[in-house]
Amino acid sequence: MWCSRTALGRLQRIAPCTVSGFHRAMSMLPKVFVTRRVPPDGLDILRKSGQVQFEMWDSDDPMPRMELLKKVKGCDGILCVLTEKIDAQLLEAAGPNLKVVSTMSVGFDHLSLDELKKREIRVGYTPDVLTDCVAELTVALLLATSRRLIEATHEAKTGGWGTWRTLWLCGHELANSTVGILGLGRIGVAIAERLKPFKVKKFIYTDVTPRPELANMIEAEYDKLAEQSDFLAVCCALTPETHGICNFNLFSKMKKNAIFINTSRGGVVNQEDLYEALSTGLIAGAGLDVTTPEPLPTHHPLYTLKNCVILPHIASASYTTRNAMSALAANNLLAGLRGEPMPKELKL
Ligand SMILES: O=C(O)C(=O)CO
Repeated sequence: MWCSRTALGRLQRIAPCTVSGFHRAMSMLPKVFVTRRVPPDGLDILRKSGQVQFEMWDSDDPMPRMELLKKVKGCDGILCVLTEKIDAQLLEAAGPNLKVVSTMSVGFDHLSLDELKKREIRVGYTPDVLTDCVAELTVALLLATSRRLIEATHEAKTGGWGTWRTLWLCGHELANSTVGILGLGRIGVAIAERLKPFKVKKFIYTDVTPRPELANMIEAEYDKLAEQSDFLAVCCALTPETHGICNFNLFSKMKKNAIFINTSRGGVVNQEDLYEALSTGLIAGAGLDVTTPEPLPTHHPLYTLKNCVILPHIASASYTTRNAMSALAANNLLAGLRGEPMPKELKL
């Protein structure tokens, strides 16, 4: 009943169109462009709404920027993912009809908020629905890094596994440790809740200001992270203020046994400084789900370090969560276009 493919083969044009009289009515509907193939739950919501006509870049890979700039022209709404830069150039290309940008992500560092605000374009994003999934992956990455799981499986597979040795592949345990959270929000709390049963002794955190309500949930103290943390998990958003804050200054104050974990954004870390800290033993290990750039080129020096575990930005990658994110992004978009409060709107 819908979906005609263009010559490019990657664009789906989607609008109900069985009855010819509908055609004209459909062309009156708000136009939406979806910048990437998104999970089915979100697509179903858009389709079934009957509220919009939409076209989608039907691929797992990003569309060429020039193509994107052409496609957004005249749109009322855009549903995007975190790799699309929504900046002045794109907003100019879209033109004055654009009312809503809905991103299928909790992070919004790819959006030029000033430019959106200036044009009174409303913004939806997808917090909460990914909290459990991201916290779960953060714990997995922390354990993989601290207990050296990637190194260990490599040794087992490649003949490095000799006799049982007393200090071979020893790592650092969570029991009796102090866990520091840099940027205490929903995700930081969810990570701490999951780590508590591992007998963590103390949770500490820093943020722009103390956040007693959240901190009370996990009995965390507002304290200096670098000096005290045995494990330091970065959970803050990437903003001009947090850009590069995990740098030599921080690493040089950390304990030699400390494990650094980042599942927020690569931009908060100065990667040259991290390399230095890891390769000279300033800290014991790092687990990164996010890097700059993404993908991190395969020749990057961080890959050469045994004490650095790098994942390809998969913290929210479960079927349930990605579908929930696409559904929330679709609902934000539709509510915004109706002029109603969005389920999750970013205050600009
Ligand atoms: O939603 C986000 O911002 C992500 O990074 C997805 O994991």
